[in-house]
Amino acid sequence: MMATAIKFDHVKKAFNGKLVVNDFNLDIQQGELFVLVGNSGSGKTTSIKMINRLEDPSTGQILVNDVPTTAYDLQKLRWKIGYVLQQIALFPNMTVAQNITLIPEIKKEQGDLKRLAKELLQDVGLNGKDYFDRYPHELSGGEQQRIGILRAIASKPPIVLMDEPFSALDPLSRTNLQNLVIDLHKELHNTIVFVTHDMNEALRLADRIGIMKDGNLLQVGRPQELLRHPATEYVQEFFRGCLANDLYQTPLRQAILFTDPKVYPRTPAAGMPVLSDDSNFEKLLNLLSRREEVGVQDPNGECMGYLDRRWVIKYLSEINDFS
Ligand SMILES: Nc1ncnc2c1ncn2[C@@H]1O[C@H](COP(=O)(O)OP(=O)(O)OP(=O)(O)O)[C@@H](O)[C@H]1O
Repeated sequence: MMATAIKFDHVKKAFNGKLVVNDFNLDIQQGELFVLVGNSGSGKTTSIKMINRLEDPSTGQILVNDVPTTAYDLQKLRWKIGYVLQQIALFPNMTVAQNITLIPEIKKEQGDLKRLAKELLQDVGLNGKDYFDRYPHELSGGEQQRIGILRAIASKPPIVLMDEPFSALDPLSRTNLQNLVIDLHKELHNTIVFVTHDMNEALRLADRIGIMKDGNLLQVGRPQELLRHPATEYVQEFFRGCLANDLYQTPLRQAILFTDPKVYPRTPAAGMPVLSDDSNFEKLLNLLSRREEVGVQDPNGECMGYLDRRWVIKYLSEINDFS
């Protein structure tokens, strides 16, 4: 069995008598990329701030590696936990390299920190030499965000909290940085708790998703489970909301699921030719994965290419013809 990295145990949080997190129970596994999704004010930020003790629960407790957060020395706890915010606050008077190596330096980590900074910069597609000595104001928003992520992971903390880190960026930078998070997660096998209000982002990134509303955790599951079996109207509504952004750039498997009127009867895609059972679903996925236009993919269909609604319609028609 996998070890639990973070456990919320009957956590409640009230501000001025108002409950903003209500009996939150959740186990996040080691190495998991867990995404908390929900509308503004649903309590996501407050929930993750309780992990690194920027807030403390009113009642209940949070355990990190089976130890209550309150039992840790605060600094030691925070060293275990990288933190990335929407508005990355890079230190304006420090160079890119100094920003990246700040935490390893404070922790007096051994090793060649300059080299570490160069390697990390290469990892995120920024040529180390060009960027090394620049100051934050000489970077674009997307580049600053990259450096913020590097700063959070430079000392390889086993847990990283990311609070809407990309919501201020343009769609292309956002997609690039989402890919970066996926790649870094694969490489480092760390535990990531990622907060977003964007369900598409959640579906792209998550091993598992938790959906919050008004301080309650409504449903937790793997993306496919949530898409297939939304527990409440609200969860279903949330998915519909992201369909409205069109299926362009929607992962293949998700795009196909969205076209199933049994699950999403009132989506804009309803009325399209549909796959009605799982064997057809797999068949379609295989078919699509061999098409160049779709630019796919992982053979088990988990990590997918992206396709336009037109292609979904076209291929769904085709497969229905021979299914
Ligand atoms: N320090 C605070 N004092 C009083 N109320 C607070 C405080 N922090 C958060 N709240 C309230 O708690 C509720 C949940 O806020 P929180 O920031 O956790 O939500 P969120 O889901 O992260 O929303 P957003 O996406 O807008 O950041 C909100 O109603 C907010 O006004």
